Amino acid sequence: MSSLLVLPQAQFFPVSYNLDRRLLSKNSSDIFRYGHFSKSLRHDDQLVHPEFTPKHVAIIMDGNRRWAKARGLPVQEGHKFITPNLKNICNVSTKLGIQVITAFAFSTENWNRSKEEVDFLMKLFEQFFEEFMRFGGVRVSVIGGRSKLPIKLQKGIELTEEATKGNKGLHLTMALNYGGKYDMLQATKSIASKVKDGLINLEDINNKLFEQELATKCAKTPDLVIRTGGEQRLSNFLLWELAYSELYFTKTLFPDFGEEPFKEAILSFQQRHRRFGGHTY
Ligand SMILES: CC(C)=CCC/C(C)=C/CC/C(C)=C/COP(=O)(O)OP(=O)(O)O
Repeated sequence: MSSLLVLPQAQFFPVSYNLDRRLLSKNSSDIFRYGHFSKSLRHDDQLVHPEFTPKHVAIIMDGNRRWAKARGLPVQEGHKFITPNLKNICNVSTKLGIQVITAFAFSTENWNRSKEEVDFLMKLFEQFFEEFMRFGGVRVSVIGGRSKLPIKLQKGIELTEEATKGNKGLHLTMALNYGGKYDMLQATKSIASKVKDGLINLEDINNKLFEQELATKCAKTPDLVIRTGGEQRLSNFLLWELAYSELYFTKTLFPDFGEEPFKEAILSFQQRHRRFGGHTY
């Protein structure tokens, strides 16, 4: 029979702990293995359990075009939410104790969109980096092939990375002209070339060495990946890094993805049961 205990500090964490699943452990890895929180939680700041907040959240920002079309607006109007919404997400993330956000802004395949849309996006990204150069102690960096980006944007990225590199707050990584397949191919080529030059042996190749060659270096892999806009696919995002990430798909379109839907995603994460291929309860 399942027994439920409401902890005494219920005013802060009105969470039902299921004793059968041994949720009383204070060890977060135990919680990830054994349990989740009640679905009935409201998502006020203090009710998103800080101890079990994802450290790294990746976001596929999809649905801008549909948002604009539904309102009879040019598609560009939907894209304009990138700066305010990412600022908002950074602010909420900082409050919740999330340390890294990786946002998918432009894929290696997105060059296939119309020239008009691509040009607009590149200009928008320029403005984005100008704004984030001095925003809330956030450290900003970029992954992806930047040599194909307009020179002015490349400069803006460099300046922003330089200006924010000492920031100790949240780390925001923008994936721009990024593709998971491309990244794994370039890692493979780099390793093959080192073997050929006798710098490493075939036997030295392992997960750790491969990860060093990826754009992210896998310093912290995403605990949670969110895709807005209703599609349920990864579209070539962080293919290696997401191996054990929790996936969260929401129909909310990116322009509507504010604080509340973001916290819903965090709460969903807190109800997951992560096993990393280990035993089940
Ligand atoms: C927030 C903002 C201004 C972002 C820029 C607009 C943009 C290009 C968003 C796409 C983000 C992305 C790479 C989603 C993957 O879907 P996909 O559409 O590349 O792939 P799919 O065809 O599989 O859906």
